[in-house]
Amino acid sequence: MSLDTQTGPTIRGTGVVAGLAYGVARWVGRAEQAAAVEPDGAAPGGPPGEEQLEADRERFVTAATTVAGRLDQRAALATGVSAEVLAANAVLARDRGWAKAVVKELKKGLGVEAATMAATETFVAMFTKVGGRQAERVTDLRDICARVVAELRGLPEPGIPEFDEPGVLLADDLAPADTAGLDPAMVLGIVIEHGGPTSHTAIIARQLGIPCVVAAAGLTEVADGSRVLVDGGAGTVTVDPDEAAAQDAAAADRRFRDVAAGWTGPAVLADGHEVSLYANVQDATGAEAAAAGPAGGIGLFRTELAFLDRPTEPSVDEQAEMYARVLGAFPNAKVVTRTLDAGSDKPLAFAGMTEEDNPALGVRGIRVDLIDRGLLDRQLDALAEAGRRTGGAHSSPWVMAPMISTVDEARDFADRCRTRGLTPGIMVEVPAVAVAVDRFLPYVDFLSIGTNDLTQYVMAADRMSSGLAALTDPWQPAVLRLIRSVARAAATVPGGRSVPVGVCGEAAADPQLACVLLGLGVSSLSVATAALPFVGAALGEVTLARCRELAALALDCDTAREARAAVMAAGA
Ligand SMILES: C=C(OP(=O)(O)O)C(=O)O
Repeated sequence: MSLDTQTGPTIRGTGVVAGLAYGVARWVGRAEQAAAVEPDGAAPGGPPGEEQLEADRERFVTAATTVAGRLDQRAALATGVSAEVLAANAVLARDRGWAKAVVKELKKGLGVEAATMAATETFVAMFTKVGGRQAERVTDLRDICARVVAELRGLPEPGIPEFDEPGVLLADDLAPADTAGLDPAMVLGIVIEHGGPTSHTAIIARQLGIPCVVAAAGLTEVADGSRVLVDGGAGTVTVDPDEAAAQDAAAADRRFRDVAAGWTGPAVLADGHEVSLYANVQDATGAEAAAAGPAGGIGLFRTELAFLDRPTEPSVDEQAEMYARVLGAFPNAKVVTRTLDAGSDKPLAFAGMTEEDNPALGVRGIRVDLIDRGLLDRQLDALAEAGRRTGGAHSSPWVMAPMISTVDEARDFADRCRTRGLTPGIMVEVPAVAVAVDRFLPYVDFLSIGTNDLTQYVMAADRMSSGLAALTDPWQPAVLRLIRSVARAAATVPGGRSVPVGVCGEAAADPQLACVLLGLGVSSLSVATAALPFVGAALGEVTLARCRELAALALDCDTAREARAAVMAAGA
C-alpha cells in the first residue's frame, strides 16, 4: 500500500514484507553490542601454560553451553521457522569446531574473549567466501559470539530493547535469535541497514507478518526516538511524516492486511473479470513455493539471480535441469523465463563484463551479446531442452530478453527463439522501446514492462540511490503515460493481432498502483510471492471500470505524489 504522508526525508531499501507501520523508532542496543565485542587483547604473560589453557577452554565451553541452553529454551517456546532458527543457532553455539578454533587462538596468547572473537572471525571469513545463504549466516555467528562474550563478562545478553509502546525496530543487522522472539503486537515494523531478502530477519518477519525493509542504506542517520513510517511494499522509511495521515494510513493498512491474510486466489475483479496474477521468482525453490500458493503462473523468472554466486557458466544440461523444475512447478500455467539480465547491480562473474564507469548504461542484459553471443544461445538451448523435459506441458516456453533498446535486437532475439521453438517476448524498460513500441510489436509475441528500470531510465535517476527515491517512483506521470501508450499500441497491432502486455516490476506489487495498471490496459501483473495476497485482495474490491477511472485520475496529475494521493483519496 502506498500513501501520501511524506514531509521528512525518505530512506530506500528493499521491501521484503508488505505493509505499513508507523511508530517511534527504536534502535537495537548498538552500544551494548559494541561493548560486548570489545577485544580483550593478548592474555598477560604470553601463551598460557597447560593449566591456564584448560581453565580458559573450560570458561569458553561453559559460556557457550549456557548460551546454547538459553537458545534451546527460546526455541521450545517458539514455533515454525523461528523455532528452527533458534535451534540451529543453539547447535552452532555447541559446535566443536568453534571450540577447537578458540583453543587455537588461546594458544597464541589471546585472552578468552579475544580468542572467542578471533575464532568466530575465522568462520565468518569462511562463510563469506562461500557466499549466498551461507554468507547470510554470518549474522548468526556474530550474534552467538556477542552472547558468549557477554556471558564471559557476566553482562546481560545483548539484544532487543524493551518497548514501552508499540514501535519500529531499527538495526544495523538483526540477530536471528532476537527476531525469533519478537512480539508483533509491540514491534510494528522492522528496518535493517544490511541483510538481504533471504536473510533470517526477512524470513522471520514474513512469518510474523511484520512489515519489513532490508538493505536500507543510510538508516544510521535516523535517530532513536524519531517517528518513522515504514512501507514494506515500497521498501521505504519516511522520517517524521505527517502524523495524522501516517496514523490513518497505517490503520487502514492493518485492516487491509487482515483481508489479505484470508485471500487464497484466484485473482478476480469485483465484476468477475479474471486477472492474470503471476509470481516473480529466482530459482526452482521459489517457483515451487509460488506453486503452493495462489500464483496463477510465473510472470518473471530472473535467471541471473539463480546463478549470481557462480564463478563459471553453468552447463546447458544444468541450466535445463533448473529451468525444467521451474516450468514443472506450473504444468498448466504460463511461465515466463527472462534471459540473463547480467550487469549493473547484478554482476555475473561468467558473463565476461569489464568494469565500466556507468554500468546501468553499459553492457547489461541483451547487450552481453556484444561480448559473448554464445552465452544467450546456450541459455536458449537449455530452455528449449527444459521445455522438452516437461513432457509436453510447456511445448513452446515463453522467454523474454531484458534491456532491449533497438528493433534489430528484438528481431534477432525473436529469430533465435523461434528457431528453437520458443515463444519470444521483450521487456519494455528502455524508453526507446516504449516510445516506438509499434515498430517492435510485429516481431514479438508478448511484452513485459519492467517498471523498475523503465522508471530509472525515464527519470534519469539511479534506482539504487536512496536520495533519489522520490524520482524513481513508478507513480511518476511520465511513466504512467508510457505504460498507457505501450498497452494501447499492443492492443491493436495491424493485422488484427493483439500482443499481451504484463508488468513485472515492483509497481505491480503496490495494490493501488496494480489497479491503475489494469486501468491503463495492462493484461497481467507479476509480483513477489509475498505480495500476491495484497494485490489479489485489492483487485477483488474494484471493477475494471473503476480501474479505468483510477487510471484516468492518476494520469491527470502533475506529480507522483499527486497521482498517488488522488488514487488514495478516491478510496482505492
Ligand atoms: C523487473 C525488472 O527487472 P529487475 O530484475 O532489473 O528489477 C524491472 O526493471 O522492473
